[in-house]
Amino acid sequence: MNLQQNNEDLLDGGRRLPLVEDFYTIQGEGFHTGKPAYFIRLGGCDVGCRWCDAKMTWNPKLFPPTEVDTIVERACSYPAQAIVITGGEPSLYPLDYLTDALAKKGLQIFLETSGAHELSGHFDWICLSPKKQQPPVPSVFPKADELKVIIETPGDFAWAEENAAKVGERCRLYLQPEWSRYDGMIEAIVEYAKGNPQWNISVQTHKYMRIP
Ligand SMILES: C[S@@+](CC[C@H](N)C(=O)[O-])C[C@H]1O[C@@H](n2cnc3c(N)ncnc32)[C@H](O)[C@@H]1O
Ligand SMILES: Nc1nc2[nH]cc(C(=O)O)c2c(=O)[nH]1
Ligand code: SF4
Ligand SMILES: [Mg+2]
Repeated sequence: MNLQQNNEDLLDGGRRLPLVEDFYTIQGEGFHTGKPAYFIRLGGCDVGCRWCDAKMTWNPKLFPPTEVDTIVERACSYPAQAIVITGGEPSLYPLDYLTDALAKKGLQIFLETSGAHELSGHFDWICLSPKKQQPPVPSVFPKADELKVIIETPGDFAWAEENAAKVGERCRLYLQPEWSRYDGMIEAIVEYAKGNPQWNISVQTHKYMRIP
């Protein structure tokens, strides 16, 4: 049984989800940088980025299914107007129940995804961060509001362009330095954006602010 099938049986069609953590913070990356947002981080990822800063999320068995109604109720006890669903890889799960419940509360719903699996659910903003070892499924590209490509080596600029050619015309384009390679890569990233101004730069500002 694959990971996705296993999830659908265990999780009652998305009424329960494997929750790693939920917390109120400031969106640190990409288009919505600086916006207060409540984060819902789901466990489980089968993409396996070497430099992933959320490796503790990878094994979904460590995160028992949590009632989505409880998660939504907790989110509503904060003044947040925006919710970021992240992980782990949220596209592993049926997200309609969660996003319907959040939308009923009038909250804006943002998604962080590698696009490795077909998406379910309804989102006000989708940030697609494609990964070479498991590229996005084709159906995700036209849904992306924001393409955020992690730059670890000079070869990643070509990967960024490959993905930019697949997203819609209005999709915002971001280059984001891999955190541990920041010093080595930031100069090249700045020069690349200056020469190719369709690209903007995203840095992980929450790590400078020392907030989650
Ligand atoms: C932890 S991932 C979870 C969502 C989804 N699995 C994904 O990769 O988009 C959230 C965001 O952090 C980025 N990210 C993870 N580790 C990073 C690192 N070391 N440096 C820069 N960005 C990183 C990912 O590319 C993604 O955009
Ligand atoms: N503050 C903050 N902003 C973020 N933007 C995307 C994040 C993620 O892990 O998905 C993240 C995160 O972990 N913290
Ligand atoms: S896809 Fe996202 S959560 Fe999964 S390993 Fe890569 S950065 Fe980490
Ligand atoms: Mg993060």
